[in-house]
Amino acid sequence: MTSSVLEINQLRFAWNSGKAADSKSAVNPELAASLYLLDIPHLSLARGEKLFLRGPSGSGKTTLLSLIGGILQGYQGELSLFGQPLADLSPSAKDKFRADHIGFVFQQFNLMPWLTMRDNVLLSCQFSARRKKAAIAEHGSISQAASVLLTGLGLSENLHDRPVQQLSIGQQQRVAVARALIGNPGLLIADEPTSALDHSSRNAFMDLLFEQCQRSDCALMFVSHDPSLEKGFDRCISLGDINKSFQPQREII
Ligand SMILES: Nc1ncnc2c1ncn2[C@@H]1O[C@H](COP(=O)(O)OP(=O)(O)OP(=O)(O)O)[C@@H](O)[C@H]1O
Repeated sequence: MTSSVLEINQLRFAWNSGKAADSKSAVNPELAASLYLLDIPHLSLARGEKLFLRGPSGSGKTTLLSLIGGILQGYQGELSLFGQPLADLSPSAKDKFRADHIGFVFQQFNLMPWLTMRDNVLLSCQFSARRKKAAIAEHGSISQAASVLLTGLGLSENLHDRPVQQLSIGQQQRVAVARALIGNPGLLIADEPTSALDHSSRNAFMDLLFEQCQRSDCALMFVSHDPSLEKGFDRCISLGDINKSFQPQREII
């Protein structure tokens, strides 16, 4: 199996004007470049690597993560995960591939408020037989795998069967990480996951995130505005360094 988690080559994406950008590129390559939100000659991520990606608001960080996650279509160029070109997968195969290989932690966590901590974590195993199998192989049962992760993230056993709507923001954040990591997905994508935390909770959260990724040899693609979080990453890059269409003050494309 390839040791590369992510391979991007000559990736181009425009939200509304992809066709306009294409037609103008033949006539005026510079104008075309300004119409694309993303024009990335190359980006890769190795197995277990921790990458910090920063960039100003509106520069396209979330768009890039959505492309990598196979949530957005309509790009040009090569985008492969674990050696698999995403363009070769049907929509349903892409959904399965995403559930099997990628864990997401979003700004708003996207937890099911009425479900317990444990049941939120187990959702990942409902969507992926591969991750369910991996969790059982490692811990004997998916419930035990969820308990081990939640406890490892500092959430004591007596909380595991409590609905997440009764939890603090910091506790919910850790549930989101456990849900993303159960069954060893290989890539964790985190989009501004610390935005709701205070300074000391943020540091503790980052330590736990690194520890959990290391334990499961999971690559981490972490997006944030906040350069104070860069410590501990293997590589820190700005979207402006890799995106030829980067415009710091970009508004609507
Ligand atoms: N669904 C959409 N349709 C059209 N344009 C969009 C859509 N989503 C985002 N955009 C535009 O794409 C650009 C980049 O947005 P994106 O959310 O990727 O930036 P970001 O760097 O993640 O910003 P932030 O740090 O504020 O979350 C913005 O100009 C935004 O208006």
